Amino acid sequence: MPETDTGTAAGRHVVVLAFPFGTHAAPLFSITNQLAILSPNTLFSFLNISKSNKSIFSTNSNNILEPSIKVYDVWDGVPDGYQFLGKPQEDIELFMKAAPESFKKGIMKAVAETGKEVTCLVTDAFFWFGAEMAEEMKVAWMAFWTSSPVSISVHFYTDSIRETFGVEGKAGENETLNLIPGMSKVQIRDLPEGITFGNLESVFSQMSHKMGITLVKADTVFLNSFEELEPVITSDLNSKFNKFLSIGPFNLISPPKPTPDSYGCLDWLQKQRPESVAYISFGSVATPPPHELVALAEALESSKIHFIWSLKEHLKVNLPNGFLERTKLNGIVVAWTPQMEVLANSAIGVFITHCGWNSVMESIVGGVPMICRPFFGDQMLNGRMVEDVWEIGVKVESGILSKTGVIECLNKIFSHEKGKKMRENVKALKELAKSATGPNGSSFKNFTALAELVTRRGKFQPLVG
Ligand SMILES: O=c1ccn([C@@H]2O[C@H](COP(=O)(O)OP(=O)(O)O[C@H]3O[C@H](CO)[C@@H](O)[C@H](O)[C@H]3O)[C@@H](O)[C@H]2O)c(=O)[nH]1
Repeated sequence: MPETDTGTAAGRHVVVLAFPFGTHAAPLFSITNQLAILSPNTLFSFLNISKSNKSIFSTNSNNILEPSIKVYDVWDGVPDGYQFLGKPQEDIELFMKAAPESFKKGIMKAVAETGKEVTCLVTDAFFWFGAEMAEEMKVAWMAFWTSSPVSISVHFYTDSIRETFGVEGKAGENETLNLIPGMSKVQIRDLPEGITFGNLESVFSQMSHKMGITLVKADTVFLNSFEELEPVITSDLNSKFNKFLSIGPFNLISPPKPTPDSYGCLDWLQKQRPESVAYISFGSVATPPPHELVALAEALESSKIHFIWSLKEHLKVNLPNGFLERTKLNGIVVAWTPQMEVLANSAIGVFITHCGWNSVMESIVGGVPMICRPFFGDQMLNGRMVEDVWEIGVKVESGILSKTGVIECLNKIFSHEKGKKMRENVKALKELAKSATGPNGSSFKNFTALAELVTRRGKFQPLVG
């Protein structure tokens, strides 16, 4: 076994463990990259399953790999010859069962290959076992939460919520979570499934519950948000966790290289009027059922709004007959867009979204109001904040996409006084986000602190003016 050293600057070795599903691993990789840029004398090992690593580093991606980062593939937990039974979240369940052991093996390999003992452990917050691992290795545990402050707060308070409201429909679904600081507008119905309703034994429910209990042991919990967005929740979590650092919006704190625009979305947007186009995307996991795709298509066609729709190729068969041909002068339907650049383009007037956290942050950075159709997990919570707390968007009626419902929302955004107010509100948040990530802004300072905590070196330079 190669010799290892721990004390010297050159001996620093930060191990990063990624959760390979949804949009978790890619943002953690961007942060790792940014930390590596700031600390040239520290080695980073990024551990993730092969499939997710491949997608992060695909030829199409804009990810650059700093020379001080080594990427390792760990086992995905799927035994050889395993026949999938088609259970929901089966791949996640298999992965999580194997994760503590596969990551341990991965860490041993990284230590052996680099000759450097681990000096800090950074993990997706879902990995509650990070606390034990870090304790064994006698290093700090830094936990990265990929979603919003409101959702981590809900996981932190799960036991209190269950005690107060009971489980399985004991509380009315429109009762509000007054007991939690900053959540007076949040209702029971907005909670992710597996807290008071749904399958409390599911892999996600168990994982999130354990995480909520264990995160107090983390040296630092950090996330993609900025303090000014949710000051009450932030201040509450500051008092609960050892350190709670909002370091976002990521796309301002660590601006990525432009994503390849394979379908010419940005050129198309150049020809559109300011704030006139609807951008539609439901992220990387959620898929609206076929009848909702039809309803949305009918609403777009009938309202004559110009649009860019990010829709996976195999889902196009669900669109109404002749829709693509009839609307080709008004819109484009493409399999993938450079979303951050699209939302930052002045032609975009509204974002029809599932309220995944990255999308919400990118919409705020673009100063674009939202029409929300949340599906699962944190998305209802995020949608509630968008509509009722920040007042920068509107949820579709009854929570599903209907032709009249979407048209009504479009009218609200584009023609009503309320829509004008939402646009002003989101632009004000955009300015707050810019200040937070600018010199001496809260996120700027927090990222500097994170870089110092993880690597104990490096000065963070402002990236936005
Ligand atoms: O055509 C597209 C579509 C999406 N994106 C990007 O994909 C990401 C999507 O992320 P997000 O909005 O967070 O949605 P999901 O991929 O669905 O994210 C999962 O992970 C999030 C973070 O934990 C949760 O908030 C969501 O509920 C969960 O579904 C964003 O960065 C987008 O910019 C593109 O670049 N082009």
